[in-house]
Amino acid sequence: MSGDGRFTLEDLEAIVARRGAESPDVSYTARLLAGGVSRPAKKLGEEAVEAVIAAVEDDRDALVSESADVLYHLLVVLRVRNIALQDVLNELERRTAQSGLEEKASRKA
Ligand SMILES: N=c1c2ncn([C@@H]3O[C@H](COP(=O)(O)OP(=O)(O)OP(=O)(O)O)[C@@H](O)[C@H]3O)c2ncn1[C@@H]1O[C@H](COP(=O)(O)O)[C@@H](O)[C@H]1O
Repeated sequence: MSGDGRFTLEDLEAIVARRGAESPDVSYTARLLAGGVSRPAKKLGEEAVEAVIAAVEDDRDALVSESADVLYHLLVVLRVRNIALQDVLNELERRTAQSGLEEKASRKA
């Protein structure tokens, strides 16, 4: 938990690491991690599509639920590829130095 008691993505990252070390018989996370990147990556794609559909259909409950699925499966994929959530946050922080439109323009140059 964060200092103010709220559940964070860092908490979920720690759960994924902990449960991933369990037997695939008792943990969905361990089952996902056991087979390499293909299965969790496929699930991530499926959940992302379901989130997109929920957004387009303006289904709030579904969008909250599918977003949770996306974030969980993304953390599993990052775990398989040995990438810490902090690495992603560092990249997001680096991007705060310029606007998205500026970055887009710099890529075209
Ligand atoms: N946040 C999640 C989480 N979100 C989604 N899921 C699972 O992701 C799957 C979503 O896939 P679908 O909706 O397509 O359901 P499905 O058809 O059963 O999935 P598949 O059989 O195709 O994989 C479901 O089985 C969900 O239970 C999650 N499984 C685990 N967690 C977290 O991980 C913790 C540890 O879980 P275990 O590893 O199972 O102990 C849990 O306490 C949670 O905190």
